[in-house]
Amino acid sequence: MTGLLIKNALILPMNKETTWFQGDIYVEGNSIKEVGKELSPDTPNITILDGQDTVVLPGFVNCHTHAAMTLLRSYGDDMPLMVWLSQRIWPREAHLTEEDIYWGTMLSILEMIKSGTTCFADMYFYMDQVAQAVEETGIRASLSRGMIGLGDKAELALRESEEFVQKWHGKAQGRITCLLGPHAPYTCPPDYLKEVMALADKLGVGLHIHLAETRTEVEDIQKQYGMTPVKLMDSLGLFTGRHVLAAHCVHLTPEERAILIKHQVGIAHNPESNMKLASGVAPIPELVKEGARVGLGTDGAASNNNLDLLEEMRTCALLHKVTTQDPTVLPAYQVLEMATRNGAQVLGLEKVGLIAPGQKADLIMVDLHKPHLTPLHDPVANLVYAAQSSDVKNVIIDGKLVMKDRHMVTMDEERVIYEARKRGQDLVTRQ
Ligand SMILES: CSC[C@H]1O[C@@H](n2cnc3c(O)ncnc32)[C@H](O)[C@@H]1O
Ligand SMILES: [Zn+2]
Repeated sequence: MTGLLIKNALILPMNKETTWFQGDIYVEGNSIKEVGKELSPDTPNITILDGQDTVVLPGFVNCHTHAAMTLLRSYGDDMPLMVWLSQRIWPREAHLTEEDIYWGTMLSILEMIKSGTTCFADMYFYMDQVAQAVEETGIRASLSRGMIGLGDKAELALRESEEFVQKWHGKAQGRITCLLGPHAPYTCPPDYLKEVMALADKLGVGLHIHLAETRTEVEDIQKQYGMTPVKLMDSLGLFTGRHVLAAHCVHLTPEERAILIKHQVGIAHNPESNMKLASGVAPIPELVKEGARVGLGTDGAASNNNLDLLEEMRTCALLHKVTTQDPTVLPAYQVLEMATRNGAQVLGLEKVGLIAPGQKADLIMVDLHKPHLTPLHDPVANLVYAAQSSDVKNVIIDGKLVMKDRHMVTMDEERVIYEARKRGQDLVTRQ
């Protein structure tokens, strides 16, 4: 059994009862074994990490992204969603190869680990390559093969999704979980969604879908089906009896919020993507107050344009304060909960997101010896409002040290940047 001991760090357990305290964390195998003061386990070959001048917290959970879209970063900007997708993104995605997906995902994992993310929810294509990247790098992920229910690839998407779930659900020592990924109400008609739901139930997995992202989506679905997207999904029974991860949920009525809350739908809030595509502002303060399950996501790097959850937390807190003109809305601790324990809950991961015995050891150590983090009146406020990704010093996922003193342990950083740069350049000129 491998052992890892973090000594004398500031610990942020995220468990509501405790704020923060100075102490030690002992990790055995892939789980946290003990949290306390002056721990001295007698495990041979123990790795000791000096926690002096660092804060340890659960790793960030990115609840919605399209990892390999890193290859299309800054390829289409300053447009609304449907123009961006149909004129810039989808034509390029048609040229993606398995190798592109592998290296684009490796690049995204590199960026995520370096900014403190230990788990992500992905919806994209060629998911075997995504799963391979997850397995090799040691990160945790909830993976969905994106399904478009229109056109001649709709049935293929169902078959490939089934094969993907059978092959990868619970693999990589349990770090990979799978969901089915019907893309959105405007690309997956009701009859197709019924097939997806039946398949999800047969496989015993949940769903990951884009929902109520733009005003255009709401108007189009209303015109086509006489109902809003949330009501349409509810009328199909999509939320009933299965785990659903719904990305965006920007345009919701109070009644629709109640539907999502009643069914414990996990909501992935993507403030930066919503701001950049000018999709709107999701009613997060209302949802949180009413008891919704809300986590944070970046969306893909082509609409954000990075995968940095520290930045996303700050944006989230500031956005909702300014739109409500109320600085008490979404205080720092609540936003940090969204990025950690609530994000894990949104993905259905019960043993992730807290620092407590029995929890998976997904931990990050943030260097506090920085001018912009000094003084330390409130570590949580410093993390949400002042920290930068380069302050993340060490990253532990499933008990393994994957980044030490900012050096990647499981990845060849230079090779990933080289391969991804080459493929990104090639992708945008392919005919
Ligand atoms: C079918 S795989 C996923 C699919 O989703 C596209 N996508 C990326 N960002 C968004 C977004 O904000 N809303 C809707 N769809 C999005 C991505 O390009 C893939 O085609
Ligand atoms: Zn998305």
